[in-house]
Amino acid sequence: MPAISSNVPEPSRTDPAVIRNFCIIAHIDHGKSTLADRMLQLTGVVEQRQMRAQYLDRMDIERERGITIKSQAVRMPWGAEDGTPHILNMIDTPGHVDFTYEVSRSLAAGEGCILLVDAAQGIEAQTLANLYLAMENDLTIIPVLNKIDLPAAQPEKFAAELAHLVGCEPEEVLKVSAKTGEGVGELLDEVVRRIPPPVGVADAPARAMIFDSVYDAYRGVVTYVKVVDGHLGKRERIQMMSTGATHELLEIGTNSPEMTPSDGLAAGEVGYLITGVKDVRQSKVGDTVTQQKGGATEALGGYKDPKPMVFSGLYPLDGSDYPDLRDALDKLQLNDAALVYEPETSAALGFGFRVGFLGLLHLEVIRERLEREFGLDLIATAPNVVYQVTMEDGSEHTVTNPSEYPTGKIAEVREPVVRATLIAPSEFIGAIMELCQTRRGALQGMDYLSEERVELRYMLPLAEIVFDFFDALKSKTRGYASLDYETTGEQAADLVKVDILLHGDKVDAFSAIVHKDKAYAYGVKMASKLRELIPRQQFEVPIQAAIGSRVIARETVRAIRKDVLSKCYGGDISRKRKLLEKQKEGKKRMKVVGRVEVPQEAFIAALSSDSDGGGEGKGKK
Ligand SMILES: Nc1nc2c(ncn2[C@@H]2O[C@H](COP(=O)(O)OP(=O)(O)OP(=O)(O)O)[C@@H](O)[C@H]2O)c(=O)[nH]1
Repeated sequence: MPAISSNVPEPSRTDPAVIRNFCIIAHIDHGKSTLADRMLQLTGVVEQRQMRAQYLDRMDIERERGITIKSQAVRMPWGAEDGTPHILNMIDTPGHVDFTYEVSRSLAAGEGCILLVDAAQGIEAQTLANLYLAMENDLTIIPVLNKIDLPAAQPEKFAAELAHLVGCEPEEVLKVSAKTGEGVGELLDEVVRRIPPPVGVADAPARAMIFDSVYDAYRGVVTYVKVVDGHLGKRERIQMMSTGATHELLEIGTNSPEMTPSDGLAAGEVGYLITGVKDVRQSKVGDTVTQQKGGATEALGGYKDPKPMVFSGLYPLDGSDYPDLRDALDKLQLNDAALVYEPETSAALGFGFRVGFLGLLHLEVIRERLEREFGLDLIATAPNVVYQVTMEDGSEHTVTNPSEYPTGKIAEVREPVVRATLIAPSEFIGAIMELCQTRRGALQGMDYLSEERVELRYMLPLAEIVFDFFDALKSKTRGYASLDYETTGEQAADLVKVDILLHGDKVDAFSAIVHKDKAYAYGVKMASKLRELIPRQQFEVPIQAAIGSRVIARETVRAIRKDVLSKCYGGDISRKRKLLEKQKEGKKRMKVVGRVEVPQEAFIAALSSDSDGGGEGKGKK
């Protein structure tokens, strides 16, 4: 039985040899928050009576106060079996597939990780992808099965699966119940035993890696760092190495679990910094912090600027909400360095913004926050990826909006590709392969995790995932498959731009860049959809889909003469006036494309129904 840790005094001068930095990799609902709570309780950081469910995950308070006060790293004292006081730093990883880079930085802040898997479910694709990231970072991995108290738990079966993945013996897989606390003390002992202490040069110029930065309405940006070399002290002037910007350290300290200011952080330690900056883009994840005077000359490796991969046009349903939408985006950007946007106008949808996201889930989260927290009603255009176009004259174009696709002689178009990991029961292999095939996927490898579960690895164009991929995967595998992906680069592809024309005028919101083989299907589908949605006009309206000047599909809305007064024979002038007023009202909501009047609802319906709208990120597991 481990020593009762709350009685263990913390060492006064932190010797890196007693520090253990780790994070927990787990799939949603596998019990990460519950385990973290149990650890806080067991190490005495949170007293039993203060203990409230899910201390780390304080979303309620966040919501109430409208600020983010998540603990990205918590320091816990732990007396190992021999009684030596140790310091355990538990680092939170964002559980969000689009933030692979952020995950990789929080992993890089530690020397080890706990791979936590539900003993009744087994490992999921997202966890597997993060496990690979941990392996790439050379972390020590402690495989742990949780929820062994559940009657449905199959610890033996899944221990074999985890052992196979991690490359250890099934007996080395720990078994815990975060709920009852069984095995959690032993797990902390194993953290001390198996995970190596941090190595750094104590007397070198300071180098600290930023693994998270969070905006707090009261305190400005709180930056979480791991000090790799040297020492950062209170009131010191620091420098961000990627930009050269300097700031004064207003406060430095650790979380246990509340923010606790200290005199400084030494090599191996994990904690937070406050400099008073108001925007997370001034404190970038992956950047290296050093002293302004006599600081380090070489940054720690691995810094990357966040790069938006998926773009979508966001428009307020009610045009007068445009300033509110701009304010809301400004606010969200304070806490989200990856969010980019610029104003855009569309003939069909009015004034809005073209917004860049890290991926589909990021898009989904932002859209939901805009609607829920800021009360905005939005219409989003179909998400598209970023294309690189090389013209025959050698000029290069980056296309984030299909309606800005260059005209002229194109030599090559390149699109982003992702490395996707799928896990499913083996009976669905055929269905998954078929789906990936139709999405231009290339199989990279396949492994049996156990007799009945298989992992498939595919290279897929990102553009093929941003449409209804998740939904298709779920329905083909009855919800059993899980998926994760990371972008890996780009490839040349046979892509064309399809325009939709109403009475000869392009409707910008419907232009799409699609693979040549799918252009015809897209054109036919959009044209027939619009034919149903567009009301008859006083003249015939052709709806065409075209690649350049070549029409590939055509539908027609037949003409009528809409006479609202036709029913009003007799001389009731007031009734006539009423009808004419009503017709005028209706016209206000009409958008005019060339000569054609289209109700805005028709555009919205065409954009958001079935597979052409956003929202495919939902249900991703
Ligand atoms: N029976 C049992 N249930 C558990 C155990 N650990 C967690 N749970 C339950 O599993 C559910 C998910 O646990 P969380 O700790 O919220 O899981 P999480 O991975 O943090 O989930 P997110 O916060 O959504 O990412 C909760 O209902 C917990 O009460 C366990 O050891 N045994």
